[in-house]
Amino acid sequence: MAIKAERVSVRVGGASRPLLSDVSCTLESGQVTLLIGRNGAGKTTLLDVLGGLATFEGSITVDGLPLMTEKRGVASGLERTGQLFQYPEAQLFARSVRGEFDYSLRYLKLPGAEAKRRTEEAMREFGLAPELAGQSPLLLSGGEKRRVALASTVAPTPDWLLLDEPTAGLDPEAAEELLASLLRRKASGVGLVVATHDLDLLLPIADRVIALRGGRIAFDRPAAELAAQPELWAHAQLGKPLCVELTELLRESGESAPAAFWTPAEAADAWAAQLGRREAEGAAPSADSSPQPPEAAVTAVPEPLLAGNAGPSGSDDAAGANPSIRSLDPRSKWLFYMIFSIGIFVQRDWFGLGIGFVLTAALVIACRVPIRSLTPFVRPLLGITAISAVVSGIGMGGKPGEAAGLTIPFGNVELTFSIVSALATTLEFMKILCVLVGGILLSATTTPLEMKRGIEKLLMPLVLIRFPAEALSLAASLLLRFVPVLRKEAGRFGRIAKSRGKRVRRSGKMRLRDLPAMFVPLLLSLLQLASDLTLALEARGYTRTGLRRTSAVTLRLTRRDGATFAASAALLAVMLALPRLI
Ligand SMILES: Nc1ncnc2c1ncn2[C@@H]1O[C@H](COP(=O)(O)OP(=O)(O)OP(=O)(O)O)[C@@H](O)[C@H]1O
Repeated sequence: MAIKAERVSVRVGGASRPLLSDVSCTLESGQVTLLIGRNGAGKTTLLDVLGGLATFEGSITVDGLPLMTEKRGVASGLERTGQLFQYPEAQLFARSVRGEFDYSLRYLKLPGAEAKRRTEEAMREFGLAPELAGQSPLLLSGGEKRRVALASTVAPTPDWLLLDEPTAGLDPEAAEELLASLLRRKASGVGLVVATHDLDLLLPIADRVIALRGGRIAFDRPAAELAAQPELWAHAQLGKPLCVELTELLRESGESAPAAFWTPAEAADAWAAQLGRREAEGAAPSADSSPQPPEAAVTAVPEPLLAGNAGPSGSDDAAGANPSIRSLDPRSKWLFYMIFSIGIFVQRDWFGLGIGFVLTAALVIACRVPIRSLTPFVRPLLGITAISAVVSGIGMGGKPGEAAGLTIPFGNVELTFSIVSALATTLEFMKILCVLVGGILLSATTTPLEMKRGIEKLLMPLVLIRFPAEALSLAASLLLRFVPVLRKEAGRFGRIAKSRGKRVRRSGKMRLRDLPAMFVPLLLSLLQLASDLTLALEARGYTRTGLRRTSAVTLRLTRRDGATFAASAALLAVMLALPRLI
């Protein structure tokens, strides 16, 4: 039984290099395989790929079954794996700890008593007191959340466990218990793939070590071989872990080399034994002859592991957008957007809308915003448009003189469908679509702070007529901030549904029936955001009116902004003239 990855690559828009390039490896069941590498090396990405959470090129089979076809996971492949996410907050969502277990076990369709037994057993194994079962996972401590995430991952007893930083946040006792639990599972034939920086704890139990460097495999060796090849650590740009240093020092001082790595406790025993032997031989250990305490090792280990991230900066859409448009003054972008929206809404026919479409497409190209960031908004709107068009076209009894219409006998009544009405509705919705795309482009090329400052400055002259410019711009920016939160939560739940619910949907998608379960965590997350915002507003004195505040963003108009103002004026003239020209 094995997971076989062949020439796996992962590419995402906005990243300067593939997150994984041509990764091929075979992971055996009944073994502990460590994924190691510096921050940003690609460990989490590889785990996501193995867990069916990220789309990839190449092929992956889990125990001979394909993990994915095209962009969808295959349930039989997904059900063999259980994945622990890097951060427990990203994995937990239910109203209670018990609810987390119910959700993870649901796909197995177990009888209630069996599900209860597995829940209690897993909670016991990970040191979770029974009274925690009714508590909200969001209110637990960091280490407790990690334990709940671990316990609910192992409860369905998958054949493969994909664990991302499983020891992070655990106290030493809990970490030891985790090791014991991993070894028990390994003995029962479960395959364990563990991404970790905690090498001192996990190297001694590893069978295989795969080191990643910049999304590629730097080395893939049996752990026992690594002990004899210390140069490999440098090749993977990693500092030697303490257990490796200790093993080397002891070997240099004449101790017989261990087959793999000693744990720090085993190494300490070996040191004690060696010192005891020397004392018995009557030779006081001299500074020259005795092995030096591994001070260097202590400082050498964490530093390279904690060194800066060499990878791409992230997936923020604004990061990949056209820098010349990003650097424009937000006032000119707002003005252009307002004029663009007015220009679209004044169109009365398909010709004018066609021009609007061309303009919108040109803006998408010019802004270099990836199409995938538009689709989550555009697709639902197209659906709503189709439904609205159909509904608006349906009528009872024919309209005399209507050229394009369908009449469908329906019992005693005659249903009619007016294509003219349907098209008129479609036209109105298509205008909204163009304006929506324009808004997405604006927010993808402008930071929220710049947007707020831009609209505030633009509306400032209206203060003279007592227009609440500041309040309006603040409200607009707050609204804009809630959109990314909603998107993030939707993406998070899409991952949970796939990884834990084994729902074979594309990443980021969810079933309607899963929505109620998401509602409470989403609401909590929004309330948290609202509370943070209230504090920030109070701290900045927004509760008192008439104060002058310093701004985080200083705006400066350039010649290019002048050109944008001119383009906006020309656009307004053309768009207003268009309906009269036809
Ligand atoms: N959706 C994304 N868009 C763009 N870049 C991404 C995306 N997801 C991850 N990356 C980048 O891919 C690289 C690999 O990330 P990954 O999380 O796999 O690293 P890692 O080895 O797990 O790091 P760490 O040890 O810090 O957890 C990082 O540089 C990260 O910025």
